[in-house]
Amino acid sequence: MALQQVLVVDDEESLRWVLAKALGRHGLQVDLADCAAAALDRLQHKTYDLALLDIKMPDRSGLELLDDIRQQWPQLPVIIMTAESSMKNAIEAMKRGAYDYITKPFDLDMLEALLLKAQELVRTRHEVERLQSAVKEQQRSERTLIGTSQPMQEVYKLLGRVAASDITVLITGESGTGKELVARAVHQNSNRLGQPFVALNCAAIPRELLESELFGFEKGAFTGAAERKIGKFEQASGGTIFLDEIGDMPLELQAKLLRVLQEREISRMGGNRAIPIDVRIVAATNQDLQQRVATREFREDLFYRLNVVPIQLPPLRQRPEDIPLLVDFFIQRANQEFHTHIHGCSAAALQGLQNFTWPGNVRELENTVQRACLLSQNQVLQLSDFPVLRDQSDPVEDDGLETLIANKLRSALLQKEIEEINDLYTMVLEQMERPLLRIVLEKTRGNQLRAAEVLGINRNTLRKKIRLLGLEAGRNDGVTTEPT
Ligand SMILES: Nc1ncnc2c1ncn2[C@@H]1O[C@H](COP(=O)(O)OP(=O)(O)OP(=O)(O)O)[C@@H](O)[C@H]1O
Repeated sequence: MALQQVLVVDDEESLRWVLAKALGRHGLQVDLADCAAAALDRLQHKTYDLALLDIKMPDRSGLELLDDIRQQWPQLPVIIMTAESSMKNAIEAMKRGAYDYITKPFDLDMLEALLLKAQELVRTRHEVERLQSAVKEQQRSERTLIGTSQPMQEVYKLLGRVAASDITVLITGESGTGKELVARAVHQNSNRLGQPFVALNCAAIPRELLESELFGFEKGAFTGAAERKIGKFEQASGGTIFLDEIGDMPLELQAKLLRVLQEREISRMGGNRAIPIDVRIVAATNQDLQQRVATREFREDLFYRLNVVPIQLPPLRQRPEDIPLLVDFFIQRANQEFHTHIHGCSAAALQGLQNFTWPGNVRELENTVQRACLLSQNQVLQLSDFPVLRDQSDPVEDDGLETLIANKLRSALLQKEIEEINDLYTMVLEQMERPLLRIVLEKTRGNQLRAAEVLGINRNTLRKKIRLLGLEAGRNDGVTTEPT
């Protein structure tokens, strides 16, 4: 980014005119102020790359104004213009943090040389900022996506196809499935890498603050707006903005976001200027947005604008084959972060982890493994190091039957909305009873006497149940009943 916006502050009209002309010839945009108060007003409403200040002004001295600028806009380079006779002022200005000074009357060559220097400074500063954010981004990006299962490979393929373009992406998936990681991967594989990646969780910020977080505000936009604030969209300039939990965005703001997507410009709250933005939008949600559209909680037009390319992240329970890799990765990371010395995970523990349904998905697995690494007395993690698995299998002797049933039940129920479920207790018992009787009858080759013994129920009760559940012989379910 180059030097573009310059503020000239001088009470002498002829000098302002000369400077405006000279700077304008260098392609710079120049705003003029004739006193310190007017200068402060301009500074509050616009971002400048350079300010030229006269020292003698009617309301306050340029040195006082310089102090204010250093405090409020410490990044803004200031060049002081002072009469040749007053070197003392020039020294004082440099002490107070002016970038340079120029003595009046000055010729335009001198001014030009100074501008070139300032140009260089602004370029270097922008470069430093860009590199700093690239380094931070790189550090965060070490959080790579792990997983080689088929569903994850589909995700990678899609990611590869869309990353390079500026297409808007909507990432969906349950909480903890890695939506933010995927959003970062979209950014890192785009030509916006090295530019900012700015994330905002729409559900974590109170509704009344969300608008100002996104769009920023001008000083005085509302009570308490003591300073101008730059919003996330402007912070993400040139890069990517990640809007997490987009389904929680209030309807009024959805309308504003739609306008941003259409017009590619924003305006700060309390401001009347449209600011063009060059930002890629990646959104994510763990809600069913189409359902929210149906109930009019989410705008349909915004949904279609965001959903240009949907990426659906599979829950962890649908890709248990990724669990060994993830566990290994989280163990290595824990060893690095906490200086633990865990060598791996026992086969039984790994099996337990793969059987579990992980309602909190990869995040829950990550926390579970991390905790096990920190607390375990073993070098190889055992089933007992994972209380979440133990809790499920404790009541039944170690055959894991209850774990198995609980896991199946959990995954079946997690896929349903709670409103869809009625009479759960009876339903679950009935659904378990039929396969249970069928299996026992199969194993006893249809011998009801033996089956009743195995089940620990009365033979007549079993017979009644067989009838009620339609398990009689001839129903083509492999069950035969002995003649009575
Ligand atoms: N495939 C993966 N490989 C490695 N780590 C992962 C993977 N998926 C998720 N994680 C880790 O799990 C945690 C949660 O991931 P992330 O925040 O991206 O999930 P999310 O879907 O955005 O969650 P939420 O909806 O709750 O915001 C992070 O610490 C992340 O590093």
